[in-house]
Amino acid sequence: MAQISQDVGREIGILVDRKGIVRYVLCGERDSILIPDLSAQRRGPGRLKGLRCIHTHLRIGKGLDSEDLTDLALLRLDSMVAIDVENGLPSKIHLAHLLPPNQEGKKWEIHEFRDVQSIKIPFASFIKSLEDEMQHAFGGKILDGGERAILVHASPYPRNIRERSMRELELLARSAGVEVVDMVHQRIRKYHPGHLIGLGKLRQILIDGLYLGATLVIFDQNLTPVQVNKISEMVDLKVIDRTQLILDIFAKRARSREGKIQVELAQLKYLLPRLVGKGTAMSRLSGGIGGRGPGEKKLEIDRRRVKQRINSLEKDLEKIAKRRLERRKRRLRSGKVFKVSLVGYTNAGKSTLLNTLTGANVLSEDKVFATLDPKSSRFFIRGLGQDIVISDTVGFIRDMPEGLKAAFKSTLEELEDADLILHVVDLTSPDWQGDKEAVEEILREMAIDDIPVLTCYNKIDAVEDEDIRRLPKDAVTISAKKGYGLEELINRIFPSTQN
Ligand SMILES: Nc1nc2c(ncn2[C@@H]2O[C@H](COP(=O)(O)OP(=O)(O)OP(=O)(O)O)[C@@H](O)[C@H]2O)c(=O)[nH]1
Ligand SMILES: [Mg+2]
Repeated sequence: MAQISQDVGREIGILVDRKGIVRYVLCGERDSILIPDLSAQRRGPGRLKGLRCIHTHLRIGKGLDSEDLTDLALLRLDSMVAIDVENGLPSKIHLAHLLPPNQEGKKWEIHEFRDVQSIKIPFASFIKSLEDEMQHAFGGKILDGGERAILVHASPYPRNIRERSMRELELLARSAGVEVVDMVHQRIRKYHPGHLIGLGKLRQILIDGLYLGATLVIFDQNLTPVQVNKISEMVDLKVIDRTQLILDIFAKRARSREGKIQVELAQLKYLLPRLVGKGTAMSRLSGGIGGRGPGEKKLEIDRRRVKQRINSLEKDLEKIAKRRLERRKRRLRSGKVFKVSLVGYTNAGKSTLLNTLTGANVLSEDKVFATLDPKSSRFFIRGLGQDIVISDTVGFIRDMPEGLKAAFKSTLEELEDADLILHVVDLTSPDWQGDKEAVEEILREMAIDDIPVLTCYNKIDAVEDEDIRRLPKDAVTISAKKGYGLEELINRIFPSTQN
């Protein structure tokens, strides 16, 4: 390699697997070398790539440069080795490998050797024990197969807005069953067309995340197909954006046939513009977290087949919509259990309210709440001679991407059967009016305006009295957590059952 390098005046490199087989041969420039896209071979947290990069340096004395070390860390290579070339012969050797998490926060270790003969590392067993240590450091978290994510927000907005958005993304991530290992928000003036934020900063964020055992990076900003591809090539992490995360949550929650179709439709539409180029790009894009997307196998289909599938799903939806309309027309409300559906912005306290209400103690004896089916969050209220079923729903969020709205609404299909919609507003949210409007907007779009809505203002235990006084006089104010105002709430629900 030293000889060839000298002859062609370029850096030459090889990627070698653990069996010692050369998997790639690379030819670089005079002063740099480019590692090909290895994103198809991802090996998970605590695991290294199974490939070491050995390459020549014509400009000697520089040792391993920052590009070399960045590649080592971002691609999780087994090691990065540079051979100084002097007069066509190998001289000094530099070897770097990653480190398991440690107290000093040191990410890699560099060794130098006088010549090839003095390298005495039994490589296979060395890498094996390094990997074992890394897996041990992340404990059982790795073995349970869960995803660990770094969240990244980059925008020109002021700090408070960035932080709010970040918190919302964190809630979304948790709701998708993802553990958040790091969150970074960055103020930028302009979005970079290739990788959203500056390369230096991005690399730093990703290296830090990998060090913490991340398996996934989630961007709060929606990425273009180009950005997803570029960033995926750069780092040994799954790369997804906010839209994909939301799609994932919907995929998990959709129960009805319509809901499932809507979600698949939204996923395919999201995917279509991203199905360009080589095969590896497709598997990389395979619907988000933990394979709840359209699935690896289906992704091997081409654009034409995706379009066909979209068409057929859309036809199915039309049929379902027609049938549902008829069903609703025929629906008889009398004699049935009175149904209340909780809606509200995400984190408003819907589930807490449900739990508190079923805690029985808050109400007098004749209004006992009993769990009907805890799995589906349905509860049963016996009181005033009337049975009530209350159900929880998926939280609303702002800036719902257009393509997702239909999917989102279909996860709320049970609202259509509700006799009363109970809208929970979180008064501690910095922009609760905005949250409230976002929810009302979606409700309007759902064309269920014949169902009465009762709004209740939650978390009064955590806001100033002044804020409460500013609400309309007849507003229902509660604290789902402390149990304040629930009697009044129930009284306001019950009159609507007396018809
Ligand atoms: N201080 C205070 N906190 C509350 C109250 N009600 C709920 N919370 C808190 O608000 C957070 C969100 O509550 P959840 O009940 O999970 O909210 P949710 O509307 O079901 O949220 P999603 O299901 O994510 O849409 C939790 O940390 C609750 O403890 C309240 O009355 N007062
Ligand atoms: Mg909830």
